[in-house]
Amino acid sequence: MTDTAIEAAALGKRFGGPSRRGGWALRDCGFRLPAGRICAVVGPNGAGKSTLLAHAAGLLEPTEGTLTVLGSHPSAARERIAYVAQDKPLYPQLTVTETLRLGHELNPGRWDAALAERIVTDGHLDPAARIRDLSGGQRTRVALALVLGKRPELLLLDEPMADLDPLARHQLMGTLLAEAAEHGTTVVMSSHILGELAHACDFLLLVGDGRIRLGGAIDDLVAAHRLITGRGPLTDALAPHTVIESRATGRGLTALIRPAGPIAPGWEAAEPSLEDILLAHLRSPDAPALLTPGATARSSASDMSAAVTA
Ligand SMILES: Nc1ncnc2c1ncn2[C@@H]1O[C@H](COP(=O)(O)OP(=O)(O)OP(=O)(O)O)[C@@H](O)[C@H]1O
Repeated sequence: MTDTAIEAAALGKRFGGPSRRGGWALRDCGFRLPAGRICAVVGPNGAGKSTLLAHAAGLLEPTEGTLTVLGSHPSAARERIAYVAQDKPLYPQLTVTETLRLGHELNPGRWDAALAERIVTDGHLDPAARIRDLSGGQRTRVALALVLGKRPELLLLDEPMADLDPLARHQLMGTLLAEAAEHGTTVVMSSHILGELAHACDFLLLVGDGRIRLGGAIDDLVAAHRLITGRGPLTDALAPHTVIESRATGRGLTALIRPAGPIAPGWEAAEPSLEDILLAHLRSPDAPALLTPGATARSSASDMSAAVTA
């Protein structure tokens, strides 16, 4: 069993057709996601989050570089991976019961029928209802029942909670996290709901313009930043540090920095929240990337392609 859920080296994906990045949806992405983490994939619209998840699910092949999942090429790990795409494709003509039966048939030996049925029952879904007659949020519940019932080692969820009402979101997130904790499942979920991620996730990948801008355990990323506030001369306060964003506020100036030495006297330094860090990076797309040592790929693209083809 590998201690790495996903590892990418120099990963690039180019789609045909005109685009603002010369057709590159992802470019030069390198990172490592340790197994057992709950990882948030965050970034602006069009950043490359879905493309990254689809590579991990084995649905897209890289144009350059490599990506391994649970130590193998994603296609070799398919039985151990479950993936819910953003549009949550299901068979519209099947009923809820028939959909779960299909899940059972497709996953012999690992299907957790009790769990899948509980997720559907908790949403008060009529087992005889056809998928096409369900609401978007109800379909999401069935899709989550299917992937959790599979008991995957790696669960890839592309904006899983977007169309759920707040109560359903809270309840399903609770079920998801409890199952992941019990079975050591690695979960990767993209989301735009920053507040939700801070509670649920312990690892972060921030994708921007097709590149990994931040990667690491959330505790390590928080520890690498400081929110400083003060009124003194700007140059003294900010000089040695990497400044992600600085803004004038009622109290003088507030800046999110990556400290490179002591903070200047007279300036207050506080621990930023995950939301502070994400918003500052989203507002400052040119800030330098940061990958913590735990999130740095251990292998080069050539090592990984040799391992995958061996
Ligand atoms: N099948 C495709 N063919 C052509 N271009 C694509 C395709 N899929 C994605 N792209 C392009 O790749 C880039 C990244 O798209 P992707 O869907 O991965 O972004 P995202 O971060 O998931 O966005 P969102 O938050 O809006 O879901 C975009 O510029 C998009 O237009």
